[in-house]
Amino acid sequence: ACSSKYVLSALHPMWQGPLVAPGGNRQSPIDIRVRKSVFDPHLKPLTPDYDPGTCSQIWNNGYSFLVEYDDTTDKSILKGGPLEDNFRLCQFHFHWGESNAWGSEHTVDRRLFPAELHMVHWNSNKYRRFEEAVMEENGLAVIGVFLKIGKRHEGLQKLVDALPAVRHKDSVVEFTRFDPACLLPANIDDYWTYAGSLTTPPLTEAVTWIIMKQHIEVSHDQLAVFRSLLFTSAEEEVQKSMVNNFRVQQPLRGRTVRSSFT
Ligand SMILES: CC#CCNS(=O)(=O)c1cc(S(N)(=O)=O)ccc1C(=O)O
Ligand SMILES: [Zn+2]
Repeated sequence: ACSSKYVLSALHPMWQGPLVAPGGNRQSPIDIRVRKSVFDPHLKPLTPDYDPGTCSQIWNNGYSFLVEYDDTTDKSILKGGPLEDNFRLCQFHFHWGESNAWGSEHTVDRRLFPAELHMVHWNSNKYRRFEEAVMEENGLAVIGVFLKIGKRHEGLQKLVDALPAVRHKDSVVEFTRFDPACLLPANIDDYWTYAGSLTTPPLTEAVTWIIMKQHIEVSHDQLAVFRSLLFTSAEEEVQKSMVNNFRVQQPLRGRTVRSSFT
């Protein structure tokens, strides 16, 4: 798994503040200005190929909950799109607000969504393990999918039902046979892509971001369960609801956002 070894203490909600990597000129998240994005006809369709058998656990790391995948083989991989290499799925997680009015990290022409899914992959052609890739320029590829409030997401419910077991920071529960492909929108051919960074410490500028144009829908009640999670561990006297775990938007610094569609 990719991040289970990190107790990123800097992940306290304070990191939403002015934390910018020193000299960072490709930081994430950003606002995607649709009319400023450049259609790139050479962008290929994205070809994710995930094996639900590699799903291993859910972990509350004190800032989100991570669904972690065994990334010791190339069983769950992402290829195509803007990617030249093979990228291995290591985890997915979400960012959300305390209200449905905000919660996403990226925005589209300043439009906020109630939540955003991130599927984190690392370059297994160039690096031997996640820890190496996370420090390298083309080390990671993260798929971003916006969530909107609407009909209940049947595939998500299995995950929602497991969340009470990881209510507190540092809690882990076994979680198997979850197919992350069920969280992708019907159309994955239309996306924006740009060079960015992790949105949590260490904020390394290692990420090729692939943001889906089409959102997925989840019910109000499903998202309410995300908000029942806690930033704090069981021992702490004051419990803090896990909400608003998104980073503030970062300057584009002259970067181009490419689109796979016109
Ligand atoms: C060293 C190191 C590291 C980062 N790990 S991560 O890439 O899984 C990750 C990525 C992101 S994001 N929002 O940049 O995709 C958020 C959170 C995490 C995490 O560990 O919890
Ligand atoms: Zn994220």
